[in-house]
Amino acid sequence: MLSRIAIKRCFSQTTINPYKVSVLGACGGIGQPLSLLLKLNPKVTSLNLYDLKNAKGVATDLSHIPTNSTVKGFSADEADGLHNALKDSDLVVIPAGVPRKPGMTRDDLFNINAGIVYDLAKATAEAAPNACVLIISNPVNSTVPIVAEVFKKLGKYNPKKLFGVTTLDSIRSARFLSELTNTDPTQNKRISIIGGHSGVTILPLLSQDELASTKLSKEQKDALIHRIQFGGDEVVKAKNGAGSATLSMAQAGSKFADAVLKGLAGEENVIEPTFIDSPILKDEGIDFFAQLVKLGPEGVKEILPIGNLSKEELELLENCKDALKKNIKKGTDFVDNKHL
Ligand SMILES: NC(=O)C1=CN([C@@H]2O[C@H](COP(=O)(O)OP(=O)(O)OC[C@H]3O[C@@H](n4cnc5c(N)ncnc54)[C@H](O)[C@@H]3O)[C@@H](O)[C@H]2O)C=CC1
Ligand SMILES: O=C([O-])CC(=O)C(=O)O
Repeated sequence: MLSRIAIKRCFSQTTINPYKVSVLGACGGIGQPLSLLLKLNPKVTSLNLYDLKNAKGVATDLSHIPTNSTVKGFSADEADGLHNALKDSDLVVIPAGVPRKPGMTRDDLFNINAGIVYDLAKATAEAAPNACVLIISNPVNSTVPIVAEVFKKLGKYNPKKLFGVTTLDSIRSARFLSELTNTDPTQNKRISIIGGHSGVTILPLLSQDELASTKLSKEQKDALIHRIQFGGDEVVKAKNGAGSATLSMAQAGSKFADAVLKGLAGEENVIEPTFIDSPILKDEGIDFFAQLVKLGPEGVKEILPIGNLSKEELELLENCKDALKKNIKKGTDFVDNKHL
């Protein structure tokens, strides 16, 4: 006969962990497919969708999918909609904001998206201060510092629980490398990418990848680095005014959210790249940096070393520092100039 405790232990090992996830900006190009993928994730048992409008419609649609989660929609026009969406969330994903059009840089989105992210960060710090917060809205190099500053001002900042989502750069690297080497993209390791999430601040470390470093010519390596750095522009150009990456981003966001939930659930060796509060270049005034982290029950469990860089990669790192520093400062200054 099994004791009650043994039965409970067996039960909890075989069942899913109940996590409550909120998506802010859930009805947009990224928000909808991302919410679909989260609805399919067995770790998510409660899914709250928030947007300026139409969140109830999208939520009702998703709620008919027979997976083990309830879906609720909350809109800006209902009293306390945002706070009710966020309340008690374990994980908050933020893809709210405008996307690029051809000819724009991510930094050109700052004027609109900074204010959107600021408001959502304030509400998150108030209603879900212990949640892991995943920032997708661009420019990530500035929006993550905005969220950090808001949380700091409200006395709720936990650097282990704030993540800029840079997963799309790393999934692109696996796909682009497979095209060059005629290999299976599902089997390739993703290339380690450090720095930030725009143009030259995206720094793929090809020298650390066996396939890339041994099979590619110098020209191919340079072309691959450029393609990873400007992969977003490829999509913006092809969509020709109708936005930027949404479906690949939804897959990337879902993958990263799943990794964070795995970490919260105590799974071992969950490693992903992300833009986080990192000590690595703090003495040079760069408070946030993208690199691999190990995820755990408290969010970031360990920030992993970036490893050895080739001479060319060290030069690229030098070149990206200025832009990264400016992007980060722009975000922190934005909040410093506001009265919370
Ligand atoms: N981190 C990354 O790798 C990537 C980031 N992005 C960024 O993600 C953001 C969203 O892109 P899309 O989904 O294509 O844009 P979209 O315009 O299709 O959707 C944005 C959604 O945000 C909502 N929204 C705007 N203000 C809001 C507020 N105050 N509260 C709640 N919701 C609000 C809109 O109503 C809309 O439904 C953009 O800033 C884009 O640059 C896009 C691709 C990759
Ligand atoms: O390029 C953009 O504006 C959207 C983005 O961040 C990406 O696709 O990497």
